[in-house]
Amino acid sequence: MTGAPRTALVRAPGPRLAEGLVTHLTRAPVDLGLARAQHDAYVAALADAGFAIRYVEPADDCPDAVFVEDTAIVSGGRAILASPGAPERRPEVAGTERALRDLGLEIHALGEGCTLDGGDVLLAGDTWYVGRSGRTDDEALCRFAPLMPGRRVVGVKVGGVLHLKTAMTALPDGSLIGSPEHVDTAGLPGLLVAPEPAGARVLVLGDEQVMVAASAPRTAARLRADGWRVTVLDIGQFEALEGSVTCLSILI
Ligand SMILES: CN(C)C(=N)NCCC[C@H](N)C(=O)O
Repeated sequence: MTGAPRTALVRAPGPRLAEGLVTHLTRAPVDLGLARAQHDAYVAALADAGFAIRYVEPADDCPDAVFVEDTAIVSGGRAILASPGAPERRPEVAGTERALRDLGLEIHALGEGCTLDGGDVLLAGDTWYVGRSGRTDDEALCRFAPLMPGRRVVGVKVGGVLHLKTAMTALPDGSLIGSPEHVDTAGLPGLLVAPEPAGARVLVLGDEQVMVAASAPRTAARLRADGWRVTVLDIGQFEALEGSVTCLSILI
């Protein structure tokens, strides 16, 4: 990446993390100490990749607050606050809003009567892909488009997983990688099929660098063979709660 250092918003795992929502997985125990260590390593990897780290204030009553990606969508100096599809996650948004205001971003809200999670919103090249999932509805998709003008917005039906970005993400060149069994590929320009489910979840760290979870070793190998610099990180405690490498930050 060139130019001014980018900022990564993160939120430390709270004391109730193990109570986080699980929708499509069988609940497994979460070790809070290990989760904290994995989160520290994640933050260190972002710092190594050149991001200035900024912690969003804690929201300790909200078990899922560490998945800060779901609370806002940021691009080009403006931020859209999410309207979380899970009611218990709605109080998480206020702290993110304060952090975004402190950074001087222009803040927009979707308004009442619709739901949208940040995990359903993917920017790839000049297109916004918005997941039509259990958490994000079509009304939000309609309201999103005028708030982020200048780019195409494409709705993508998501099935059997939590969010669009559980099933599909983008590489630094804007090409898509994912699991075709969980997204309607009809409106997509193409999709590199990830060799394993966790390989659908890639975080872009720079023009040539990505992060993938340690649970996706074949994807890491494939991406390296394709010429990308790949950072691999164990985030198993967050994966147990249907989290992934994208969910733990908002990259600005
Ligand atoms: C791309 N993904 C998956 C996310 N952005 N968020 C994961 C949130 C997980 C949380 N337990 C929940 O159910 O809300």
